[in-house]
Amino acid sequence: MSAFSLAVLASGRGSNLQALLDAIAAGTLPARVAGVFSDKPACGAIGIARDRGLPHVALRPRDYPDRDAHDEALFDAVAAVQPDLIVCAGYLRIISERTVRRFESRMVNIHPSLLPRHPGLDTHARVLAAGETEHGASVHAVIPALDAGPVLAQARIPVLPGDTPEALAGRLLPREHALLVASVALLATGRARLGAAGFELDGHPLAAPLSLGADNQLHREPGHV
Ligand SMILES: Nc1nc2c(c(=O)[nH]1)N[C@@H](CN(C=O)c1ccc(C(=O)N[C@@H](CCC(=O)O)C(=O)O)cc1)CN2
Ligand SMILES: NCC(=O)N[C@@H]1O[C@H](COP(=O)([O-])[O-])[C@@H](O)[C@H]1O
Repeated sequence: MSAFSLAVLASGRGSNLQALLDAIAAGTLPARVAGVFSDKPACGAIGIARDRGLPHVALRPRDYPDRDAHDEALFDAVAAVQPDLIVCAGYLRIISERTVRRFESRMVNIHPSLLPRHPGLDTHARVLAAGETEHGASVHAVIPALDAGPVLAQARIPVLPGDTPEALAGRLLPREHALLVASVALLATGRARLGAAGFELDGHPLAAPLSLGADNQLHREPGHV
């Protein structure tokens, strides 16, 4: 049986992609990366794919008449690798409703905030501006509404006195990597499933997001069976 296949979408340096590749190489993630896709041909994630000999497609939005046309072209390339799961790992485009519906229940995103707080961009600065004492990351299902899909798992970090957005982002990133790997592993093994009603874990509806422990494993929140 072929390994659980991932299509990874990214717009940036690709450290989350690298974390997935490292976990696959270490044998802790039973999956394979079938392709890397981007809106930015020169981004780090495409460089990683090229250097690793992975299939990759990068299409610039400015080469298309509108968002739908760009989405359709890029996600036709995604569909061609027949992924079991699409992972948005720093993909900085809002995906059209038509495309989200095309891959219903097969697309997740890692977002640098404790959703539902702070959907969108610039989350680290927004957490500081709000005077919050806790920050984190969320792995959630992609639905047409931005960063509003059901959440599978979250990782939390404290906000420290004097934190800058850059310091906060730097402390959060390794926790994002562990969160993404553990979340994708649950989906790859079939322990977690995403359906129209949200996530199920071990055959039961997930009542609350799982929490990433210091052991880099995902745990149910206390009080939630
Ligand atoms: N329909 C959806 N598309 C995407 C989702 C989602 O939940 N539903 N998650 C995002 C990832 N994301 C935050 O995690 C995010 C990506 C992009 C933007 C955004 O405002 N993009 C702008 C362009 C910004 C830029 O180019 O710098 C845009 O598309 O106009 C916000 C949040 C992936 N897509
Ligand atoms: N709204 C989406 C968003 O901001 N995603 C964030 O982009 C970064 C990508 O880093 P990477 O390219 O090193 O994986 C990650 O921090 C991810 O949470």
